[in-house]
Amino acid sequence: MKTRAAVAWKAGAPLTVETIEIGGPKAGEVLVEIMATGVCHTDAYTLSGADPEGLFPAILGHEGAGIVREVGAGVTSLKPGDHVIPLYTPECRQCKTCLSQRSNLCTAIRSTQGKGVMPDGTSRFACDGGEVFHYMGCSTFSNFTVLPEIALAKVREDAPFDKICYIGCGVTTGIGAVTNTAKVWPGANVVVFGLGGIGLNVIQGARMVGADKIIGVDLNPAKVEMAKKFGMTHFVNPAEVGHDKVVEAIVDLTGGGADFSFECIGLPVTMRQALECCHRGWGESIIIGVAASGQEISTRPFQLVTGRVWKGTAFGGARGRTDVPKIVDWYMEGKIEIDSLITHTMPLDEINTAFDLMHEGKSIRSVVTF
Ligand SMILES: NC(=O)c1ccc[n+]([C@@H]2O[C@H](COP(=O)([O-])OP(=O)(O)OC[C@H]3O[C@@H](n4cnc5c(N)ncnc54)[C@H](O)[C@@H]3O)[C@@H](O)[C@H]2O)c1
Ligand SMILES: [Zn+2]
Ligand SMILES: [Zn+2]
Repeated sequence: MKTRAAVAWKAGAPLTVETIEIGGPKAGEVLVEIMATGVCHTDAYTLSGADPEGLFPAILGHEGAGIVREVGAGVTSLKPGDHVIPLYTPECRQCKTCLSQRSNLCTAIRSTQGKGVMPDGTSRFACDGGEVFHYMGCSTFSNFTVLPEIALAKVREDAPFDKICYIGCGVTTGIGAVTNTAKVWPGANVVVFGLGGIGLNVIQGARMVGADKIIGVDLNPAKVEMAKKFGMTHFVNPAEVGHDKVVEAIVDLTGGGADFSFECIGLPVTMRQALECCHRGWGESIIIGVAASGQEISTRPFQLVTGRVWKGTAFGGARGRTDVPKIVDWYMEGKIEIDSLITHTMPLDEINTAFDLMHEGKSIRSVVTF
């Protein structure tokens, strides 16, 4: 069948909306009609050409929500009409990692996903007779897409697609880092470096679990108002206190150091500050930000010897099929907020505007609706 999709033909060029050819779902696969998709930094990173694993031409997008339209042979957990969120981190419940219950980094389809193809080694997309790659196993910038059954979370049907698509990456990454990776306890002091879309979700996750002080760190004072609305109690601007005094300022504010810190920027220098502002003996720092390819982090080993812990998290440590439906429930029950984070909504034809707004720092999240 044919569908409309925004195609990334080459690095650095705008996407173009094309009518493409999409193959039906093979065994274990599901055809999904995407109703809405967010545009995330990772899409922009790959499109820029800086991602060493980026493949072209490809259909980008990994933050979607939609409806199952057809299932392939052997699919048992989903049926046409089910509402779903695609998962770039699948959950097979059978691989060593899934069975360990210690990590969400399911390995079932990792190698083919990284090569831009389905688990059988082929793509379902073609345009002008040539093969087009899948992206992060999702390709939500297409009105119809094909995913493995294990890469779809079934969610409740009363949840609005143009809001819950954000749970497919940003919301879960931020909130999951708090609830799954750090397991922040009530009364903890939390520091959040970077008050963008990810940092704001860390903040509301920290508020949800009952954190005491929630300290935000950002160079842009325009971020303060929104961060306070989401639960930030204190703000540190490195440009005001001095970049070499950030750690000291936080140690003072927390009476000795943070119980938890979250780096949501992607810079080695702030990753180091985030570790070193943690409380001696137990403070844990969680890296969420993705640093540019080839960069390295450093600190004095004494920081770890004296009990600080350095960790990282992908997709908020969430096991997608199990945890994503719960986060949709939290949204529908009013425990977390999404609506005000979606600052722009546009049709597929205007998808390049979403990238412009992101680069200009004018959006928190843009959502494309089909
Ligand atoms: N680990 C994961 O699973 C995962 C998933 C999604 C995104 N990410 C990463 O999370 C990071 C944040 O994403 P986002 O969408 O929130 O980005 P964003 O650009 O919206 O926010 C970044 C914020 O950091 C601030 N900032 C920049 N440099 C700073 C500095 N030196 N000191 C203090 N503040 C500074 C900016 O003003 C901005 O408010 C990115 O690196 C992204 O790639 C990780
Ligand atoms: Zn993302
Ligand atoms: Zn698995």
